Amino acid sequence: MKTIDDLQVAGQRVFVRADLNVPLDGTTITDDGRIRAVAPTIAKLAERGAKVIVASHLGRPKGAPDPAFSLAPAAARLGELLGRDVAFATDTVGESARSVVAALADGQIAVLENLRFNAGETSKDDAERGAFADRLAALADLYVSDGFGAVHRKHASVYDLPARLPHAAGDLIATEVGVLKKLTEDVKRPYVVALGGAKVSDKLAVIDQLLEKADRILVGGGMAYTFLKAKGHEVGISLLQEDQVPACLGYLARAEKRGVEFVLPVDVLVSAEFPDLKTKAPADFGTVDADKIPADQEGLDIGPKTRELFASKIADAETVFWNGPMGVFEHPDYADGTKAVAQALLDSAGFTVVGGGDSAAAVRLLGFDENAFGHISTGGGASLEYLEGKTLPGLAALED
Ligand SMILES: Nc1ncnc2c1ncn2[C@@H]1O[C@H](COP(=O)(O)OP(=O)(O)O)[C@@H](O)[C@H]1O
Ligand SMILES: O=C(OP(=O)(O)O)[C@H](O)COP(=O)(O)O
Repeated sequence: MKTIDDLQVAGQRVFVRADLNVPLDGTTITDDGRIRAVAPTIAKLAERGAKVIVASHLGRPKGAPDPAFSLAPAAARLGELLGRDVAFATDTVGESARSVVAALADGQIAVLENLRFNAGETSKDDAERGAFADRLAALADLYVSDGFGAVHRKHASVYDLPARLPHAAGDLIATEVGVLKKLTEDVKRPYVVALGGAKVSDKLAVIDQLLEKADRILVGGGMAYTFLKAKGHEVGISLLQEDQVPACLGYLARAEKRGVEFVLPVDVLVSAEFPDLKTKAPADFGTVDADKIPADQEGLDIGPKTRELFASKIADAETVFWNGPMGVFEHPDYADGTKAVAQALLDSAGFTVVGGGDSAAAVRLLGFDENAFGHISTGGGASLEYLEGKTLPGLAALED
């Protein structure tokens, strides 16, 4: 894989595919970790005289403009972090993008509007994705991939665009891959993987391969309920991936056969209502055993017994990889599970990796020192798929 040091960038229009998918409260960025992670690459390219065009997705808009998912706040924050003007195009490949890019002088920076405002970005149809990649390619001379959090996506800006332009990996990708590579090649055991979060359908599938690699798998957060359902328990209105129930049963059976410890919550915090994340008004919740979730309630965090159980399973680990908050940590009443797992990582003497936009944000927002962890990865799904041993489309596209 080439790095940006292999590119002659002075005077060139350099397209940087970043992952600026940051958590927002309205237009306020609640954690800017992903912007800080890619800022050095952007600064380096600008210092070397490139005309830097930064592009990213934010959230999951439906292939059309949606102001709630605008990248304008991220562009403004990037400008603050770099201490310089950053232009913003109000579209991705249209009139605004063309004129903003045309106006860039050497060393200047522009951010394009959300890539996913265009259906071609995420299309499963090669021709539709390719047509969008052609329009992106017309804006630039060179391509730098530094959106590690999205390299597992076969999307136009991640997979198709590097085939159309001379390309290289940015510094963030180089660092991320360097750390994760060590985890696949020389993992110290016991190796514990803790999973949670809300992207249940995406991430359940990684368990298949992790069963071949990890010694213990702990599952909390929104991921847990499909397993609890598979064990025959009522999960009420909790997050559930019904079509994955048979697969989960298979994972549990294979774990037993292989001697992999598979640890599910034994108690959960439940409520009839999803909490108000804006006002953070006190929630009306109860604690129940994991096999006694009332039919009209949903599980929103792991309970106290599970916090202790998970911590005990992490305590003697030599390697821990954690992706996905254990509960709806954005509300203080449902943050204790995530706090307990973060603390357990800090208390273990092993090498600890936290991966994922929300997991990394949770660690910082809950007051932990991010430097106390072995590595904080900007990608959750991306790092999990890398650890699975999968070929990631956005990394494969950078090979020559
Ligand atoms: N039991 C739960 N029910 C609903 N959402 C949950 C639950 N537990 C965690 N979450 C949510 O999961 C989200 C993060 O999930 P995800 O995007 O998969 O993590 P990451 O970005 O770290 O990969 C958080 O917004 C959190 O509120
Ligand atoms: O937030 C992200 O991934 P993550 O939640 O797995 O860390 C990336 O920005 C990818 O976003 P996507 O899962 O909507 O493709």
